[in-house]
Amino acid sequence: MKKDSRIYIAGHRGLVGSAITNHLEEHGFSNLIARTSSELDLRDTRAVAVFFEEEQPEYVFLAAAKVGGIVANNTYRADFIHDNLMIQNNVIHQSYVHGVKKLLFLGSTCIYPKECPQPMKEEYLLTGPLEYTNEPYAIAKIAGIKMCESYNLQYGTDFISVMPTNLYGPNDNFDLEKSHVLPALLRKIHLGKALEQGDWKTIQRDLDRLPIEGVTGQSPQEDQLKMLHKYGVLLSDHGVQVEIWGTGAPMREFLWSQDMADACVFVMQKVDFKNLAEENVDVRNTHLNIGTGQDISIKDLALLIKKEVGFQGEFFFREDKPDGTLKKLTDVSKLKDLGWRYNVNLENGVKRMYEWYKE
Ligand SMILES: NC(=O)C1=CN([C@@H]2O[C@H](COP(=O)(O)OP(=O)(O)OC[C@H]3O[C@@H](n4cnc5c(N)ncnc54)[C@H](OP(=O)(O)O)[C@@H]3O)[C@@H](O)[C@H]2O)C=CC1
Ligand SMILES: C[C@H]1O[C@H](OP(=O)(O)OP(=O)(O)OC[C@H]2O[C@@H](n3cnc4c(=O)[nH]c(N)nc43)[C@H](O)[C@@H]2O)[C@@H](O)[C@@H](O)C1=O
Repeated sequence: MKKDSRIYIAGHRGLVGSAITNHLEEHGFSNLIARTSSELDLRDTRAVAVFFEEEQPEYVFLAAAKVGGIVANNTYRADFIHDNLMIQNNVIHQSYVHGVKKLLFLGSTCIYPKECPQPMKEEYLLTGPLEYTNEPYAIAKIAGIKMCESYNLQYGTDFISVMPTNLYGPNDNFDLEKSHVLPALLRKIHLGKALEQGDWKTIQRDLDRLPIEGVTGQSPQEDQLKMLHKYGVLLSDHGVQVEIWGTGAPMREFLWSQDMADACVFVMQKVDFKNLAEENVDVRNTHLNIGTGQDISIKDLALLIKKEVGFQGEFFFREDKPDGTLKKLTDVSKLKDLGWRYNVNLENGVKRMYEWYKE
């Protein structure tokens, strides 16, 4: 990629897309192309074709998708498979039609089997049944990997798929029903601390970030307690309690979003399908895991966030909510062999994320 290459970041406002956009701008790439979903709905085949005709991007970061946590995946199953297949099919196909030099497709480590040997290597794809709660999303992502691979083999394109582990950082999704675990716990523990300090101003400011159903404004504190209760932040007679979904036993790996952006630009610049083939690299796996190679239990994650936020209260476990896959640690040796490793560890990342969140 040259500094004036025409680079399209699909999903530029999202957690990953915004981090990639910032990274490219900071490194002097001056010809970035972006559209919001209201300007260009990537599920609309005709509109995507017209966009590519007009903009003629040379490089594409496909970071637009329908994304959510375990409960969102399990609730909106049809939307997760439909929207993601439509978005991927349109962007990958039009990238081929319009001769895009290279496309980077973002999948997810949920593509691996529920009982996958750990750590999960790229070649373990399709070797066993998937975790049911996010199977529609995972099937869509696997289809995206196979689409890139098939276009590379039939049409000689250079479309690479990367499989990120769980990500977190600025511009994350903090909707407590639909988000992933880290932003959800950060927000709930932040609200728990404000509640134990009687800091209603902080609570109101925070709840304003999400539409507040049923809050009349007549008796704000009572309304706020109602809302907090709904979001799993409770005032009980032995202090404030914050809910953790599931048992707290599952292990998860977390990569800071700006590290993820660095990895995406690294792969886009350093790795291409053709040179992998020439180096006799096993090119059937046209995907690369991106992660830290370290994981933590959900319970220990909550304790780490509790310490950073300064919350004194307790946790309680909602075992009626799903645990999902118990462990999904990525094997990152392929990416390490190519010369990339992450920078920001979880403790540092949570600290930075909380500083960003509470400003
Ligand atoms: N977050 C995570 O933990 C992980 C994410 N990933 C993958 O990384 C990629 C980025 O995820 P993340 O940044 O977290 O997602 P976000 O939800 O933060 O951002 C998704 C982006 O996709 C755009 N988008 C969604 N639907 C459409 C549509 N129909 N038309 C156009 N744009 C659309 C949104 O645009 P707008 O803002 O304009 O509405 C938004 O900017 C995804 O492919 C995801 O599967 C993989 C593993 C983990
Ligand atoms: C990136 C990845 O993300 C998703 O998979 P997931 O990692 O299982 O999702 P999650 O982050 O929502 O949960 C991780 C664990 O955390 C527990 N948990 C506790 N308390 C809360 C909580 O308050 N919110 C949430 N969301 N989870 C909680 C929760 O019960 C589970 O055990 C899929 O999109 C998948 O397709 C995918 O790609």
